[in-house]
Amino acid sequence: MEYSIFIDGEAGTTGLQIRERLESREEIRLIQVDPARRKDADARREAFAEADLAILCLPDEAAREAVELARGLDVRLIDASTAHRVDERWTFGFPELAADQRDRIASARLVSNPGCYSTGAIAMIAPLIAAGLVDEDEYLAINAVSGYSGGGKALIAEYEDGGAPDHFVYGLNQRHKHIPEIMVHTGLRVQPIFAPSVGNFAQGMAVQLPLHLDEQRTTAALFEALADHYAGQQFVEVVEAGEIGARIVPTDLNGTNMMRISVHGDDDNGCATVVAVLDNLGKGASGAAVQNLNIMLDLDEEAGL
Ligand SMILES: NC(=O)C1=CN([C@@H]2O[C@H](COP(=O)(O)OP(=O)(O)OC[C@H]3O[C@@H](n4cnc5c(N)ncnc54)[C@H](OP(=O)(O)O)[C@@H]3O)[C@@H](O)[C@H]2O)C=CC1
Ligand SMILES: CC(=O)N[C@@H](CCC(=O)OP(=O)(O)O)C(=O)O
Repeated sequence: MEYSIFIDGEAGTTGLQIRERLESREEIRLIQVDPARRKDADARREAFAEADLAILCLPDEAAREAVELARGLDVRLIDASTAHRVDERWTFGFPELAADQRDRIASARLVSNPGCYSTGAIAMIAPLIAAGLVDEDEYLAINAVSGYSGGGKALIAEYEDGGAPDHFVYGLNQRHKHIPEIMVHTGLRVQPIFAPSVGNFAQGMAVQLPLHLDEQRTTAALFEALADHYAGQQFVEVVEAGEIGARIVPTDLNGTNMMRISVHGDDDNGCATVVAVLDNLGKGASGAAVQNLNIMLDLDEEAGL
């Protein structure tokens, strides 16, 4: 069986990396739109009509327009943008989130790919709430550093031109676009303080969740809850702090679809940090989209990853 796939926005950062992961696969035929017509509505609607599945790698507004173009056509969609991540008509494309999530993705017509920071944040917080170790009303903070490709072609150009700083902190108005999806898909009722930043490296990210400890919430209890939740998963691993050492390196998983979670801290002084490391363009975007495509088309989930 061969599937026809259209990547809308394939000239962009996320789209190019999806293309690289799909182009040599024999069960997949990529639909080509003349590059000169890649923003032309008629050309894109023709591509949607021809496709079994399309992946939207576009800014939010263009992703909403793409959904309109595909309306009434027999095509399944994966949206890599923020546009539909808290829309109940769309299935959240994080297969490891809950026991039934993979099955829900497999049968869905519309799948929204999680954001890169949110993949790390949700991956840590949701299982800890389910285990009763974090409360839905708890005041949390999430700190993160991303490679500059997270900002797409515009931020990549700033860094490649040599004018961008080695590190900057942003999102200080607490209105970052990933906050709603983090709250909806973890069940948090109090908005977490989110402190993202960008470093002078192209890809990779570390997302940190600092937590105070008590008699029930120990470093061992946090580790066990996360290790239990992700037991048997191919793309999320929970690793003992001792195996990682004193430094967490955001670029460690670049080029892979893996996410690594670890718990660090000291029970005696009551302070810990849970950390997730992933490639913002791997498990944080393009890798996750290919994983979702594999699940939706009932192909080997690891194919191309
Ligand atoms: N970069 C990342 O780490 C991640 C990105 N995402 C999301 O993926 C989506 C794409 O981001 P990213 O790849 O970084 O962005 P880029 O800016 O690198 O790429 C976006 C692409 O979309 C094209 N485009 C814009 N408007 C239209 C339109 N109307 N019709 C067709 N094509 C259009 C752009 O064209 P042109 O080449 O002319 O600019 C560009 O090629 C965004 O929603 C982003 O938030 C999600 C997770 C991680
Ligand atoms: C470094 C950087 O600018 N990152 C982007 C998020 C990247 C991303 O993944 O955005 P979506 O997943 O929501 O599309 C930002 O902070 O807006």
